[in-house]
Amino acid sequence: MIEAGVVGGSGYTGSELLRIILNHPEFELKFATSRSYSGERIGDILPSLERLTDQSFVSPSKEQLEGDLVFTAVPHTKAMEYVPYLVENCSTVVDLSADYRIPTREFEEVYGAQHSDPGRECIYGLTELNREKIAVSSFVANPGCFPTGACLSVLPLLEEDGVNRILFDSKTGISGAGAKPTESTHFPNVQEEVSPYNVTSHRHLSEMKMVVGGNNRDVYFTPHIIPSTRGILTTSHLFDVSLDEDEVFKLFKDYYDDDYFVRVKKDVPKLSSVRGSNFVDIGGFEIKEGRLVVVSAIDNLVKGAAGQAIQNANIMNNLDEKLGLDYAGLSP
Ligand SMILES: NC(=O)C1=CN([C@@H]2O[C@H](COP(=O)(O)OP(=O)(O)OC[C@H]3O[C@@H](n4cnc5c(N)ncnc54)[C@H](OP(=O)(O)O)[C@@H]3O)[C@@H](O)[C@H]2O)C=CC1
Ligand SMILES: CC(=O)N[C@@H](CCC(=O)OP(=O)(O)O)C(=O)O
Repeated sequence: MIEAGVVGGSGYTGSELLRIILNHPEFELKFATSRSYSGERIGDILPSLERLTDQSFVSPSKEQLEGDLVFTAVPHTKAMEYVPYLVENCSTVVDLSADYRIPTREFEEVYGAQHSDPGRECIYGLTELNREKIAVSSFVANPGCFPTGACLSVLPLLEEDGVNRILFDSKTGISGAGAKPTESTHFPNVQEEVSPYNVTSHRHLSEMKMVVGGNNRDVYFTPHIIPSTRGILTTSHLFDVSLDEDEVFKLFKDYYDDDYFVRVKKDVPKLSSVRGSNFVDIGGFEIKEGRLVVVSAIDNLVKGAAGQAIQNANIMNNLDEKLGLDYAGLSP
């Protein structure tokens, strides 16, 4: 068995990691940290995990951080406090924060913070894009939730003529904001609303540009919060596309032929089909007057975070990438 630890185990992505690890046939939970709940039983703090483990949260002090495989699921700018030690002392590390996803200088600009571990070598963990590199890496930076759904909805098109402008319009559930409530996630402020935010300058835009913005392609992104707990639905608009709808559909089918977790269908995807699962559903594929519309749906906490992190960890450990993840979403 591979001993797996989670730094930041009491948060939304951390508890999702625990849910998956505790059902994983090859991983065994070694530790989960929480500063607030150190010493308290995991099942008391996260009642959904009662019976699955008798372990308690530990503090994130170095002597506790032992394991073959460690996930960091702490806020951005905090993972860099743990990663150098973990990479030195554990065989494989997957960071769910933004700290290592984009080049250091860009990170400092976008996140407005100085990086204490600049230039560390790592692989960007968009599994379907970088599977071979992930397989030989010991440190992976798991992608952001929005970039995961958005980039997967256009990857097959990047070599095609005319794909010079891409607009991602995303609707996200509130768990994307983490477990701590804020003014913008307070129930009366989100219920029966659709609220755009950071409409031209969300920090995930730089990550999207890094993945799909080659060849001076223009990339635009506007996120909206919707009154839903999980899920991100992204409507991607591509302009000046010269293919027809059947050609686009075939391109996607062929591109993702070997990618178990990507389901390509002509229907427009639904959040309820992916909720709680590691699948990304991609569909739509309508073209009018040169504008192609592709829609993707993911669960932000699974394919957008913990699920993809486990998928990457499986690959890094030479395991079938489906292990611990091969189940349907909670539909309806
Ligand atoms: N929510 C989402 O949909 C997604 C989130 N992410 C990223 O994953 C990371 C975690 O997000 P999320 O789970 O939503 O966040 P939460 O706020 O829900 O959880 C944060 C966790 O980190 C711990 N923590 C906070 N500060 C520190 C610190 N300085 N040192 C050690 N532990 C700390 C918290 O516990 P305690 O304070 O008790 O120690 C808690 O367990 C973030 O970087 C986020 O950007 C990525 C993709 C999607
Ligand atoms: C609803 C909400 O607030 N969503 C978050 C999602 C980002 C996130 O989780 O951050 P990383 O994926 O970069 O770690 C946001 O827009 O900032």
